[in-house]
Amino acid sequence: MRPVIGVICDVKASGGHVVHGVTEKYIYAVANGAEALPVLLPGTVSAVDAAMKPERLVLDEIFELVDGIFLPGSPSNVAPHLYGDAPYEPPLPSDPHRDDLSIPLIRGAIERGVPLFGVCRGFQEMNVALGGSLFQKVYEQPGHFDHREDASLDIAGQYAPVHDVALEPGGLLEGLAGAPRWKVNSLHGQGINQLAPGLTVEARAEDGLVEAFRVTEAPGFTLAIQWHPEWRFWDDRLSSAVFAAFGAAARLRAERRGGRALKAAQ
Ligand SMILES: N[C@@H](CCC(=O)NCCCC(=O)O)C(=O)O
Repeated sequence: MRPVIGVICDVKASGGHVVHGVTEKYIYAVANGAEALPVLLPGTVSAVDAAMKPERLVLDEIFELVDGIFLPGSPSNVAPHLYGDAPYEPPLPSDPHRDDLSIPLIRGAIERGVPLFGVCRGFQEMNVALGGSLFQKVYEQPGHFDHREDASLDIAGQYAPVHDVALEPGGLLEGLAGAPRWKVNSLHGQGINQLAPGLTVEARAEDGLVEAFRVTEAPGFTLAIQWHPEWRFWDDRLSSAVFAAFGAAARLRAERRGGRALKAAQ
């Protein structure tokens, strides 16, 4: 039986309503790359109707249900006040209702030894949740490249590999890749400024920007990647290996706690 992986939703306004959703490529990679059952986790329910009271999922209930947590990428940014920075004027795109759940969810997963995997925004929110900070505009930082996609290209062009990362010797990614370098795609305006305490760098871009890390003392799989391994993961050996390793960690947790929580509840 497949392990259950919770996938955190973006919270967006659409046509006068509020929508909690995840881009399909992430759901597909969890289902087929990690071979898990994806379960979408809504962010905080906002008061779109004055009669509704804000409501957030309860962490203990989530961790009874899931064997792993996946944090997908998103065009939105982690709120700067969460790492002690002031917002830009006009403000950059944000998603406070996702932040409301993702930050405690990340800390809760690590405390409980639940496998955790973050991509792009998920990578950035893991660093912030653990006490690190972000550059709000990497492309304005002296000495750094512009890591944003070329918006004039079609989607396949935007997600094509564009730069190398150096994989840390002895790290998880170097072991999975069986190589010291890998060519990756790049679609982010923000990036790590201060790396949070307790994280070990797994990969760096040629300008020195941290592109992947793991939580050093975490008992299980706890990885974050700035690029997009979910994009056509089956075409890339390292992307396939990363999702397979995440799924294997979630499966191990499911076995250790006696099978799928959904089945036990029947
Ligand atoms: N807003 C942040 C996060 C970048 C990110 O997650 N991009 C993904 C966009 C669409 C997707 O493929 O899901 C930044 O710009 O740094």
